Amino acid sequence: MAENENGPLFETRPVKGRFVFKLFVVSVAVGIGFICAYRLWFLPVASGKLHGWAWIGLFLCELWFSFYWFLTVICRWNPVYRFPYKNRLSQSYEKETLPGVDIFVCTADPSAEPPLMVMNTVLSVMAYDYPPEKINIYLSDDGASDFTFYAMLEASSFSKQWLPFCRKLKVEPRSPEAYFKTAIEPDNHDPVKLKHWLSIKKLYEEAKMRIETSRKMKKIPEDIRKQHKGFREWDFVTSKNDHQTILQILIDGRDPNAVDIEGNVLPTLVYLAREKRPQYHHHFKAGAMNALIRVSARISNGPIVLNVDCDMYSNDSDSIKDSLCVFMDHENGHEIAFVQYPQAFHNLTKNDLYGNSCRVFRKLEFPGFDANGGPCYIGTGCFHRRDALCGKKYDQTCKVDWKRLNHRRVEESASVLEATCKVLASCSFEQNSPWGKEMGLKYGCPVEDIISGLSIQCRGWKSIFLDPGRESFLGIAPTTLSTMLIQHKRWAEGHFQIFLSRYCTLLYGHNRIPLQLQLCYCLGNLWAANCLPTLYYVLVPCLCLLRDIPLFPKISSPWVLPFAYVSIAHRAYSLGEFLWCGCTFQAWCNEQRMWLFKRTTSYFFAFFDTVLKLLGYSKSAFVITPKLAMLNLFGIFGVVKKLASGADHRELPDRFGLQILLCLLLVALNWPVYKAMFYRKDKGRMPASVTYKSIIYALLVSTLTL
Ligand SMILES: O=c1ccn([C@@H]2O[C@H](COP(=O)(O)OP(=O)(O)O[C@H]3O[C@H](CO)[C@@H](O)[C@H](O)[C@H]3O)[C@@H](O)[C@H]2O)c(=O)[nH]1
Ligand SMILES: [Mn+2]
Repeated sequence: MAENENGPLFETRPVKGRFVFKLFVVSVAVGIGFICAYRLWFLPVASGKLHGWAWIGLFLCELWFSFYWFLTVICRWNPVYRFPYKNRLSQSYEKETLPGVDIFVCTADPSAEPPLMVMNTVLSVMAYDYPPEKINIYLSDDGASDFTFYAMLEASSFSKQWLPFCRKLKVEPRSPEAYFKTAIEPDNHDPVKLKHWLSIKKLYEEAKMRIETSRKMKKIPEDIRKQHKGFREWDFVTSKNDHQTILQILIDGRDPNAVDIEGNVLPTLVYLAREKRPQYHHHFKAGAMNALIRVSARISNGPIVLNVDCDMYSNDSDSIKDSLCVFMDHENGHEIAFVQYPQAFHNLTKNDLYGNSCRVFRKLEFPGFDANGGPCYIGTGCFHRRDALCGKKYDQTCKVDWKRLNHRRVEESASVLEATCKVLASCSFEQNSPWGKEMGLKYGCPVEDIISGLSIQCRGWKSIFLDPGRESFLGIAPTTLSTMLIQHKRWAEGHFQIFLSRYCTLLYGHNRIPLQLQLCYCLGNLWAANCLPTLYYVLVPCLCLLRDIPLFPKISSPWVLPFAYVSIAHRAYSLGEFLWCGCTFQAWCNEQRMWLFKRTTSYFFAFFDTVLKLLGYSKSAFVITPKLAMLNLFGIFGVVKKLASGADHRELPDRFGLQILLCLLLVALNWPVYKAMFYRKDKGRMPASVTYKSIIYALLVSTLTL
């Protein structure tokens, strides 16, 4: 088949209903204008210093919120969705021209990331609907665990059955665990099929059993250790932070004997635990990725690189083809450095208690980034062009001849490759080299993905966000409040660090990426900075309520209207957006609560840790306590007390209406916290010591201000 020019390989369509959105934006902007006018006009110059300062502080917060809201508007202005056409890909390119794809899976800790889960992720990416001789999988094991190595060995033998099974039955998803959890047995009209199905299921269960028992016994049985020479490497491993490079090619796709039960070629599978020594910094995931980039370049050198976290299995066997539609598009493909898929999770509770679903990111913010110049790289579910990842600048010569790219063939045997590649993953290899700076992923930032993606874009490349209906990758979201808050602390800290560094998008991105994209990046980079105005808004109006200082217009004054309109419209819009993205009302309420928790804890600690580090002080500890929640409750008690004492009965609700409402709202948001403190008896109960401490703290603050 000759190259056929029947249209682009992917299409771009704007999100509908943007006119209404723009109208809404204008109305809120007018409301904000009125609020500013009120703040300036009624500045309480005569009624005491404290009142004046509280007022100015509140005004500054409102200015900040308006600016941040403006950023969210920029991000939502013109979102676009992309639609790849897989069938046109096969019409435009012969099978031989399709590029090789190197798939990097990262794991770091066999107890937090069980080997069985890693095996499932690896099997799901081995089973992509793509010529298997063009797929190469590299597992990076920063935990240097022989259990993980053993799980890879099981994966390599089970794949011989699993891949033909997936092809024949068009299995979806292709992670065996996820598939067998939900799949229904085929009915017995077709006994051959049923028998096949049951036998595969049994094989999987057996492999799972072996892996799990070896974990339980904390030892890999001797007869299994004899099966592969690779296990002998662990004789030299002292700890996960002090060992030589372990590199084992478990399946060599070029080997004529490496075939599945139907005689088809198998994808190459490589296990790598890069060298670790206490005297060298290993740079976490970025270090692992850079070692993988170098090793894979020697072994298979696929022009396309897919990166997934080990907890994120492929849920759609067509993703490689979908993303190639972007890279190989005749018009625009050559300028695309990476194709990012959304993060989605398979372990969310119905109403998403901890606000992890990321659906608004997925449906609006990423498409908004995309329209403004390209999504950021979020570390998983991302297809890269190898050259761009390695530091190449974009220019017109980047138009590749895919046919020529596939010409190169490695001649050395697997054992020679194993021996010669080890040095590429050694600690000293990167010394005095551009790796971690101009080449590969950048070091030194807790969100290595964001900063690396940004610098790729600043080298002139574009990126694309793909979300073709079905979730392409499914991972595991944090399952407790504290892990969620800690994860967000790390993210907020990394982002804020970028903002305060020379990579601040507004400076570094200037003249390199569009202004809208710089502002989109600020949305995340300034997460941490939100904590101060939020804390102020949560605390000061409640405290002022206890001290009889009014900070908002009277309920009977017309000035209350802009305040009411902006706050109600803003929240109503957020609810509408949430429902439009397919979430429930309850999930929105949970998200609001998490939003407050994140801003007053994770972002707060992230903010101070970043600033302290910048000033050269060491780390502070991360503690989360529900003190603030108590303060809001006290504010309300104060009001009730005043009402009860009967002094200025009628005037109080009018003068302090908005402040009381704000406090009530915060109390409502914090409801589950009070429940955990005073009411719950199960294991979700707050420890008594925490409860007492926060009561004392809140009492102290409120009496000090009285
Ligand atoms: O020394 C390390 C530490 C971590 N990892 C791997 O990195 C991935 C992400 O780590 P995790 O602890 O799960 O962090 P998350 O906060 O869940 O990760 C999100 O945020 C990270 C930082 O932005 C991104 O790198 C991830 O892709 C993204 O899923 C996992 O596969 C780990 O196995 C390593 O390979 N080596
Ligand atoms: Mn993770």
